[in-house]
Amino acid sequence: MSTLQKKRGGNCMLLDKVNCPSDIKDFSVDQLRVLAEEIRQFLIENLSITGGHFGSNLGVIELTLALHQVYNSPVDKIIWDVGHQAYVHKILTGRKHLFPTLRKYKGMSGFPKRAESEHDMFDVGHSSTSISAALGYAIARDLKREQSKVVAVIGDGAMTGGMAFEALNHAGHVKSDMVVVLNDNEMSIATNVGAITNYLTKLRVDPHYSSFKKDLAGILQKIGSVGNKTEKYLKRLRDSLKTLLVPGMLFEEFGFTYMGPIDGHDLVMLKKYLEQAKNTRGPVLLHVVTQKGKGYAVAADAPDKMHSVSVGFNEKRGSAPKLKPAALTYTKVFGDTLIKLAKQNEDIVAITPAMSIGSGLVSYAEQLPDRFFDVGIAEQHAGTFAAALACAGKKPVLAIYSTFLQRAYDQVIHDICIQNLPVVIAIDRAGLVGEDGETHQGAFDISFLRCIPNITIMMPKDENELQQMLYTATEYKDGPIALRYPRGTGVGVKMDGEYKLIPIGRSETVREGDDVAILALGPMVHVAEQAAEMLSHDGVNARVVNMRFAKPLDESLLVELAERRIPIVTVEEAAIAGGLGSAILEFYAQKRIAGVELYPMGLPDHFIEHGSPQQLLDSVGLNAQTLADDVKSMVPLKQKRA
Ligand SMILES: Cc1ncc(C[n+]2csc(CCOP(=O)(O)OP(=O)(O)O)c2C)c(N)n1
Ligand SMILES: CC(=O)[C@@H](O)[C@H](O)COP(=O)(O)O
Ligand SMILES: [Mg+2]
Repeated sequence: MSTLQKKRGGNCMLLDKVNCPSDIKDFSVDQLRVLAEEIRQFLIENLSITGGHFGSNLGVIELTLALHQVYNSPVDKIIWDVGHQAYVHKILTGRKHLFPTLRKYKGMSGFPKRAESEHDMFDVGHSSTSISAALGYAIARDLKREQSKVVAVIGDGAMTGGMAFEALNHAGHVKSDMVVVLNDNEMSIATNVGAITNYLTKLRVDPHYSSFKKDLAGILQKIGSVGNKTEKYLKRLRDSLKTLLVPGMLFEEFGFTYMGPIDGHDLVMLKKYLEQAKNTRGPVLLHVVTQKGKGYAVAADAPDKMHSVSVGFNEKRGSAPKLKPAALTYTKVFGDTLIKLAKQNEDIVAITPAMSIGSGLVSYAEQLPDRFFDVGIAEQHAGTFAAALACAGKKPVLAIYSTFLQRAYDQVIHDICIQNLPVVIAIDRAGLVGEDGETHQGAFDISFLRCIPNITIMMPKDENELQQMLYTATEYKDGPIALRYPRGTGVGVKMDGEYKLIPIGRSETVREGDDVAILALGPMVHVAEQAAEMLSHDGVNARVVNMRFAKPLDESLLVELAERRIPIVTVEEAAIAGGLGSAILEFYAQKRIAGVELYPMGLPDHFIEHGSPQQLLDSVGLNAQTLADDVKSMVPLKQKRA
């Protein structure tokens, strides 16, 4: 029995009766309010067991209920931006029984997935796609002469992304019927930043805007209804008055009808305005104000910390129990090292596209605010901004998750690499991130960066090597340098007290052996060492090499291995296509070095779902046992040759 049921003396809950959107169609507002509280309790209880995105979901309960009452999903299309706030939508669309499996291996995704439900209209995980997706649906509907409605729900954080404005620009031009619900909770993951945010704040809090709006509505109406020869002039006057005084004018100028701001927890208002928006011709932007973490004091007071919660967070404690971590996280080592380096080198500037917390830059921002830039969810801008800082003699460190760097690909090529600028790209969450699943795995960065001229790519085997590589990167002046490191904790090694330069393109042999060479990148070095130990019990002497660099390669090592005919296994937590293994194969092919036995191990050619990182690594065979088995299967080949 749930806590809420217990509170109600075991009475049946409304939520028990809700299995699809039609189940709430006839609910009164009072019933919806009760249901909202039941859903709140459901989320708190379930997420304390599974973890997941928390504050945003608590904030959209009323909005989601109203959307599903007003719209007729799946005929009408409800499209979520980022999708981390779609849990309530999942509850209402037949998936509440799947919550114990949320973000678990083979369980329910934390994001909308078309394969999961007919109510999920667009797969998502990255920000600022919803308006483009909604417009695509709207135009397709028009072309097919269908009658459905389309609504995008986008947060104020996601609204800082350039793609959202590209889509507004297009939607306002083509004027297809669609509604954009702007869910403004004044938060991205951290506090939202930028001029758009300031503008939304003005719309929310400036009393002039609201009172002018009321007075003006009548005047503009009258002007609009005047006929004949003065009409043209008065219309112009009306438009300039509107420009000065009408709230949401920015969106109006984009060709949208602006409505709001309204209280996004008031079900009466929500239903009224959603109905109105739904029945208005052309694109409408409905500005809804919500509170992230609504109804759960700890999350409402610290929305940044409770954006997502870990397994074991608890209603009474409010957060997960603090277990003493086995080791420092790579992110923490990055952030702490960057502070030390920036204090020694005043050219260093840190940039984050809206991920200050996740990238470990909170303390840096507090200590060096003038040399810290949160640019909003704007990876493309972040890339070009970094390039220009480097042009002007600064040492930009662009801290970015592997998956979000995908957004800035052209900027990396066109603005950073062609100009060979000494930008440090600090790629966090490289490799499998786990529970966020396929949209967030850091699988592709080596493949998509390695083909770009001028760039250097390295990955440390542990947290100590990370600090040395970051030092090396900030000292490096010959061009762009990417430093990739994984999510989570390091291996718990002792940290050196002083910085040492890592020679560019040079590997490190961590275990000698001549039967086979395991060339590993990043923390896979430790997996390789474990495999080598297993192999030693079978009489196989495996050499283990910490490659350190995916580009440039340690060519002298590769030539030596080829000359001595030592079979090679490469192992990396990155897409096998285009990764380190591919690079080494290309090297041998280009140098016309034949006869090298090489078996590459990495992430296979499919998108990798959600689950714990270890489950996922096991599922793709990136563990010591599989590595040892694969290596063993190569040794007889060597013996045959001899
Ligand atoms: C392209 C991209 N960059 C960064 C992120 C990481 N991210 C996920 S949610 C989020 C904040 C979104 O804020 P908002 O849209 O206001 O939603 P809220 O969490 O406030 O409900 C960020 C930065 C992302 N998902 N996609
Ligand atoms: C939805 C989203 O993109 C972020 O909230 C992401 O889940 C954060 O991931 P980390 O927990 O790895 O910082
Ligand atoms: Mg927000």
